[in-house]
Amino acid sequence: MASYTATRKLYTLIVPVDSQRVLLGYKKRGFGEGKYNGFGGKVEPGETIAEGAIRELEEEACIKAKNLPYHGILFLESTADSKAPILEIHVFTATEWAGEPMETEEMRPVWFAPPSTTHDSSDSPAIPFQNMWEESREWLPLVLAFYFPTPRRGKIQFAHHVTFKGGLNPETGLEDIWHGIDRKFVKWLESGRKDDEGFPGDLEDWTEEVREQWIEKRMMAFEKNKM
Ligand SMILES: CNc1ncnc2c1ncn2[C@@H]1O[C@H](COP(=O)(O)OP(=O)(O)OP(=O)(O)O)[C@@H](O)[C@H]1O
Repeated sequence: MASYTATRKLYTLIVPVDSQRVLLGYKKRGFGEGKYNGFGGKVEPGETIAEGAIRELEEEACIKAKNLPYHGILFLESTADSKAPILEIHVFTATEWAGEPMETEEMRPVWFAPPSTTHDSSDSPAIPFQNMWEESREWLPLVLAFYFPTPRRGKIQFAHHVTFKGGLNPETGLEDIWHGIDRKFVKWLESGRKDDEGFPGDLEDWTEEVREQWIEKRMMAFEKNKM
């Protein structure tokens, strides 16, 4: 079996929520500068994905997550640059933490009203999807629908495999390889149980081996579609 050799970057992303609001960060520098997003970054050698997620949230927003519901994976490719890495981003929410969100050198935390809120019933502004990564429009509302208007039991998880062809970045007016959705595969699981395509419902089931196999399967599915 051909194995997929492009560089892969392992990232985390946490979206903190309280009973009425969603915390996003305005990225002040580096990758994604000028956009709102959850908090996260690269997983460092020697740490687990969950450890990386907690560390990045603390570094970027000064809060320490006390829980970390797992929601799944964003698996992002861009055909606009053959040398672009593949982004493997593991997504969490947090509903409990220690400390108060504070601005850091990298991020400015801002509270937003979830999409289900009517304008008049919230003091917070609506989530600025136009200033976020393009594919956030797809997965973030569905994750938030699990909490708002009323929290549901159980788990909601997804696998989201998107290929970008490059497109105009609305913040800069320049071409960006991570814009312009070309193809997408979206899978939702409400139970958090492993499914027949091998998508594991829980973070601890994403062993190195399972990740390799699942990703290889995804890559092959997209390759097949091309023909
Ligand atoms: C293309 N579509 C995307 N959609 C949603 N989220 C995206 C994303 N692309 C990157 N992300 C997130 O953006 C952060 C980058 O983090 P980034 O600052 O580069 O990492 P880290 O803090 O380790 O970097 P340095 O240490 O400064 O190199 C990290 O949370 C990662 O999950």
